Amino acid sequence: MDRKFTATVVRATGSWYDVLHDGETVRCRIRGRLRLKGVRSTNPVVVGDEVACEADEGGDYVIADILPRRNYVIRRASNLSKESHIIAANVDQALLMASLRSPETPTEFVDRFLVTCEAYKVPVTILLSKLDLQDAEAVAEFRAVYEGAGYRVLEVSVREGRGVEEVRELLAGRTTLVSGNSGVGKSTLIQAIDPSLDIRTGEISESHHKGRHTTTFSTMYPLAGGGAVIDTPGIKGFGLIDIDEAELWHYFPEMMRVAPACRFYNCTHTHEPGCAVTEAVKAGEIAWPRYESYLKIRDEDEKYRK
Ligand SMILES: Nc1nc2c(ncn2[C@@H]2O[C@H](COP(=O)(O)OP(=O)(O)OP(=O)(O)O)[C@@H](O)[C@H]2O)c(=O)[nH]1
Ligand SMILES: [Zn+2]
Repeated sequence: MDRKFTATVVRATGSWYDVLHDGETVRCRIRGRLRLKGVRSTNPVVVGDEVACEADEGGDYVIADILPRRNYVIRRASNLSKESHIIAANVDQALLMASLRSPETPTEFVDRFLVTCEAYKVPVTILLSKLDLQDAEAVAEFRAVYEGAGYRVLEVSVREGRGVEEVRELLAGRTTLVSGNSGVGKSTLIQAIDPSLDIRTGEISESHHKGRHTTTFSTMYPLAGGGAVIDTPGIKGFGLIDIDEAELWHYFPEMMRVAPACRFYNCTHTHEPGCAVTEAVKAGEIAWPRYESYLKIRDEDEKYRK
């Protein structure tokens, strides 16, 4: 390994980082001053980052600098925090995994994630997981809401081998962030996409009786067919950050489509006369659960603003 090289961060734990350079993985720490760069972020270096590394006097590798990010996906570190947590950087697309039950993904989680992808211009596909456990009517309803908004919705059951090939095609040759709440089946799906990977999933290990494994660090896995996936730990909430209240509706594509017809240019789409958005909701052209999410996010996030 050279003394200085650039590499891609493939695993980030906060205290050490694995970076990939020329097919070789090197464990690094980060140079202290880099922490200051991301003042408002709990994690200065994230999976997907392109970094400049060098060997220090002792022969250990350190990340000395982060190259400019093409994009990133970010959330509020915790509910009342002003700090942010960057989930991944330099991604081509996101795959939002959601399950209608076992476990249920809250609608608000889905909508907050979608808003973030819109705001940071990351193309996103929704993937309904564990189809073998779902109620067909609930699935149809979900599809109607999100396809109506303009999103692509895939259905997958790894247990039954349904939909896996479609996801494999979607991921080929691209860097994809896979996100979703804990237990929706992220690790299981990635393992099914590329069986040559060694990802530990939530199956209880019979021989070791160690209990359920949960993903604790974000990790990027290069795929055999080209491209890479970033498996992230399941997250409970998805707080928005750096999104202005007045701009929130820009990130609901179905609201963006009708809002030019609102009477007032600064319409908030809540109470104004001549609001094309509320009209579309009444007419059933915008799904009520999506509009409800808009109102809820507006209300809740107001509390957290400076
Ligand atoms: N019935 C059913 N179970 C599934 C399916 N996919 C995954 N599971 C199970 O769901 C549980 C959780 O799967 P994981 O892949 O660990 O979920 P995860 O989203 O990576 O979870 P975290 O690491 O906690 O974020 C495991 O017991 C899997 O076997 C599926 O298609 N059908
Ligand atoms: Zn309006």
